[in-house]
Amino acid sequence: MSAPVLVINSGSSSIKYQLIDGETLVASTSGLIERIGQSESTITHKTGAEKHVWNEQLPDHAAGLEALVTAFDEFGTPLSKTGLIAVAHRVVHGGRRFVQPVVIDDEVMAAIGELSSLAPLHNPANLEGIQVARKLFPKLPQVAVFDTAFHATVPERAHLYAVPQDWRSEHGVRRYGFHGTSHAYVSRQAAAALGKSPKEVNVIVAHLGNGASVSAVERGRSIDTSMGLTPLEGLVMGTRSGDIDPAIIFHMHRQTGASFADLDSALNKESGMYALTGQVDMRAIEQAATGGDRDAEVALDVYCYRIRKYIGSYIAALGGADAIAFTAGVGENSPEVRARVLESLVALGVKLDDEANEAGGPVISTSDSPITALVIPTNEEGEIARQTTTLLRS
Ligand SMILES: Nc1ncnc2c1ncn2[C@@H]1O[C@H](COP(=O)(O)OP(=O)(O)O)[C@@H](O)[C@H]1O
Ligand SMILES: CC(=O)OP(=O)(O)O
Ligand SMILES: [Mg+2]
Repeated sequence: MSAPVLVINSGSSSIKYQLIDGETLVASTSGLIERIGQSESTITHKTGAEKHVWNEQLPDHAAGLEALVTAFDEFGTPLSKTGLIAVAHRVVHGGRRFVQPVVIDDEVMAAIGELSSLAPLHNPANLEGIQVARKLFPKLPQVAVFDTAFHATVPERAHLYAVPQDWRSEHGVRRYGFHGTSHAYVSRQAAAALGKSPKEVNVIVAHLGNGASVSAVERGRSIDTSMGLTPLEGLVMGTRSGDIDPAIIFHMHRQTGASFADLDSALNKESGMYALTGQVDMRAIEQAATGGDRDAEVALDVYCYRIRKYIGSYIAALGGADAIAFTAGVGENSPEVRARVLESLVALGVKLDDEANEAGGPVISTSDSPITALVIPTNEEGEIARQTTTLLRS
C-alpha cells in the first residue's frame, strides 16, 4: 500500500472502518462494530478473503476503537506497521463553514461539536470517534470529510427556505443536504457508465440506505437534494419521517403536551418505515408484503411513491436527465423497490428492463430508454480516502 488511510464512519451505536490505499482506493481490510453500549457487541473484521466475527462487551466508542486496533494486531498487519498516513473521519454536518475536507485540530473539533444540534443522530458520534482516534493515533493527521460539502453548490433557489430573515442569517437555517460523498462518487460512476465525463451529463442519484436522500447533479455539481437543514427532510427512511407538514409538530404538541425534544425523537427515531410497519429492515418489510401483510404493502407504496415524486421533480429541475442511479443498501439490493419507483416514469423517459433489474444491473433500463437507469454500489469510504489523500498532498 502506498498511502494507507484508516477511514472511520462512527455512528450512534456502530463504527464502520476500512483500511484503504489512498492512491488505488482499494480497501485491504474492512470492518463493522455493531451494538456498541449494549450487553454484547459484534465485531466483523474482513481482510482479504478472511472474515472474523466475534462478540465482545464494548461499553462505548473508546472500547470499540480499541477493539478495532486489536483486530488489526491479531488478524493481518498491526496498524502501526502499515505506514498509515492519516485517519479520516466521516462527519455528517459541516454547516456553512466546512465545504472542503479539513485537518482536525481543537478548534475544528469545537466547531463540529457546535453543529451537533443540526445532526443529533450523527455529529456527536462522529466527534466521539475523532476524540478517541486522536488519543490512539496522536502522531497522525486526523481529517474530517463532510457529508454536506458536495451540496455546497446548491443554488439559492433550492437551498433557501422562505422563513424569517433572522432564522437564516443568525441561526444557519438553510438546506445543507447529506450523503455528499456517496452522491459525488455515484454521480461520477454513472457518468463513466454512460461513457461520458461528469461535466457532460445530468444525473439523479437515489441513495437508499437506512438514511436516504435523492440528489440532482448537473454536470458534476449538486443543484438540489432532498435532505435539508438536518437529515430528517425528504424521503421516508428506516426510522425518519422525511417530509411532513411542519404544523403536525405544533398540532401534536398542543394535543398531547409532548415536549419538542420528544417530538424530535419521535420524528427521527420512531417514524418512517418503522412507524408504518413495526420494522426497519427493508428485507423483512418486503417479505411481509409478499406474505400479504397490508401495512407492509402500503408502507412500501408510500416509500416508493415519495422517491418517484422526487425523481420526477429533479428531472424538471435539471431540464432533463441522462441517468438515474440507485445506490446504498436498498437501492443496490432491492429490484422490488427499483421497479416500484420507476414503474410509472415511462412518460418521463425511463423504460425499465425487468430482467436486467432482477439481475442487478449495472444498466437496468432498455437500450431505447431516453434516460438510463443504473445500479451503482456506493463507496463512501473510498471517496473519503480519496479526498483525504488529495487534501494531504496539497
Ligand atoms: N437484499 C436486500 N433487499 C432489500 N433491502 C436490503 C437488502 N440488503 C440490504 N437492504 C437494506 O439496506 C438497508 C441498509 O442500507 P445501508 O446502506 O447499509 O444503510 P446505512 O449505511 O445507512 O446503515 C436496510 O434497510 C436493509 O434492509
Ligand atoms: C446523513 C445520514 O442520514 O446518514 P446515514 O444514512 O448514515 O444515517
Ligand atoms: Mg450509509
